[in-house]
Amino acid sequence: MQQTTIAILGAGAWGVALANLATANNHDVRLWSRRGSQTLETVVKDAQIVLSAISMKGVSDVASQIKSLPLSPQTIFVTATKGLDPKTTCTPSQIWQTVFPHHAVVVLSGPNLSQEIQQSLPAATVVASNNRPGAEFVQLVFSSHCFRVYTNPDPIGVELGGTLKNIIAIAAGVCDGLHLGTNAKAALVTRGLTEIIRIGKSWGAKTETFYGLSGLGDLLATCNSPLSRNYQVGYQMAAGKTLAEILSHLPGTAEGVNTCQVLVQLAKQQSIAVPISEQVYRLLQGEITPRQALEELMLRDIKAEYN
Ligand SMILES: NC(=O)C1=CN([C@@H]2O[C@H](COP(=O)(O)OP(=O)(O)OC[C@H]3O[C@@H](n4cnc5c(N)ncnc54)[C@H](O)[C@@H]3O)[C@@H](O)[C@H]2O)C=CC1
Ligand SMILES: O=C(CO)COP(=O)(O)O
Repeated sequence: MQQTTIAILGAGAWGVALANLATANNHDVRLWSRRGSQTLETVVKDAQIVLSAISMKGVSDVASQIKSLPLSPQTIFVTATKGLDPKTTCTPSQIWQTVFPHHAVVVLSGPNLSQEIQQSLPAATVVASNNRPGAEFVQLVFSSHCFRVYTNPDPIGVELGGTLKNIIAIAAGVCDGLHLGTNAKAALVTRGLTEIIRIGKSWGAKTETFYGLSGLGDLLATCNSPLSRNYQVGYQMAAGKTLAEILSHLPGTAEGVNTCQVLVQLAKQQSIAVPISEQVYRLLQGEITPRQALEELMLRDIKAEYN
């Protein structure tokens, strides 16, 4: 394909890994970081793709800064952030689409631990959009012999799969940290998927999306890898460390911590049952110990597997 000009916003672990993938495909890549020397204006000027790999806490602010800059109407926005905005409870793609209603917005999400991608190990991801040509263009830009990109027409499902699994990854870290065994882990991750689907369906996502790369796939990756920062949060809490201690040494962002707060509040307002997320929330708040969280989950009323 022809060389594409891509502005990548956020020079953290994921932004750099995505920039390297695009550079390896011979695209013209400009990386922006809030601490870098280049202005946002210079970086997004004439960009065909603006890809955001900024932590959730910075998305809204950076999107509004770009709003006042000159952009081609054809510019495609790609969001690779996995989180929920604490102020508005919106997903990153909802923020980008609200600020840029006439542009294509594509969600990029999948089982993509950045350290493995940096080593050129094989991986697959999903690009999802209501704008099919936009998603297909992004698919071409990033596909390579080590990065297989699938399209999907359910952006909210793909985005929620990547976002909500971070909460389950914290729980999985606790499970491994407490040495609860393989049966417990399988039960936790499977019931975690049921919880994600329950929320996703009620927020307009398709069930089948969560059985794909951005739901089950990302659960398998992050619930089983010490490379996952969210998993590390849970694992280290099980070892008795406080959340503050863990976060002060964590390399990069564990979005599940903020996502869990936003989700539990929303689920309460909307009467959606989120038993695992609720225990993760109480644990992160310091209200209960990892063992108490486990007991709460095991002692819930017995019920049918599916309602
Ligand atoms: N690292 C990974 O393996 C993957 C990460 N993600 C997601 O990508 C996002 C970024 O993750 P990482 O790169 O790992 O985190 P990171 O902590 O390494 O980097 C975060 C980036 O966001 C920027 N940022 C933070 N607050 C900002 C603000 N207020 N204004 C402007 N920029 C701000 C930081 O300067 C940094 O460049 C997260 O939502 C994460 O869930 C998704 C897939 C894989
Ligand atoms: O989303 C990820 C892999 O798909 C990265 O997981 P962590 O943010 O937990 O490191």
